[in-house]
Amino acid sequence: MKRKDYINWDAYFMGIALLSAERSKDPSTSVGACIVSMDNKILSVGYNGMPIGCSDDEFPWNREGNPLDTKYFYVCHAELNAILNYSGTDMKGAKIYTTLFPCNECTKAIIQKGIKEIIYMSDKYAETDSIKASKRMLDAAGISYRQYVPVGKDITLSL
Ligand SMILES: O=c1ccn([C@H]2C[C@H](O)[C@@H](COP(=O)(O)O)O2)c(=O)[nH]1
Ligand SMILES: [Zn+2]
Repeated sequence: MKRKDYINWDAYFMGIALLSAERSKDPSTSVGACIVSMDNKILSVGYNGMPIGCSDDEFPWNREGNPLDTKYFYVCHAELNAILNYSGTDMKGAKIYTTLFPCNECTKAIIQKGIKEIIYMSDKYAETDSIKASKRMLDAAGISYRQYVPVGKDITLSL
């Protein structure tokens, strides 16, 4: 008889997004994303990090101060990295699992690539203009978004 406590697709892909976030060097918000085809095949993953050639030991991780000395001008967002990491040609109709609701810039890229559904975990910046703009664009473009519903299963990885 088959195992009964296997995880569902949402838990599987959000789990991969969460594991990807563990690669992030951001000390305050690590983000992971996983892009999945219509038939539940993983197309790409990403996390927030400095662009290639921009050392994450040398570029700043600060949130405040002179804007040029904060991370915001430099860090490449998880969702954008997942899109850029994809080596295939077509992600039309795909879903993206992300640990943080995508900002307006990631949302533009998500829309332009033909992704049709966003499954997010945290929406901690819901009150910001960036996220309000994201939702406005997503609603206009007919892209659905829903918050991930935890299945209540703790998985410990001994790595
Ligand atoms: O769509 C998004 C929005 C943000 N991020 C990343 C960018 C930063 O590294 C953090 C946010 O840092 P805070 O200290 O919470 O402002 O999240 C992302 O990957 N995707
Ligand atoms: Zn973003």
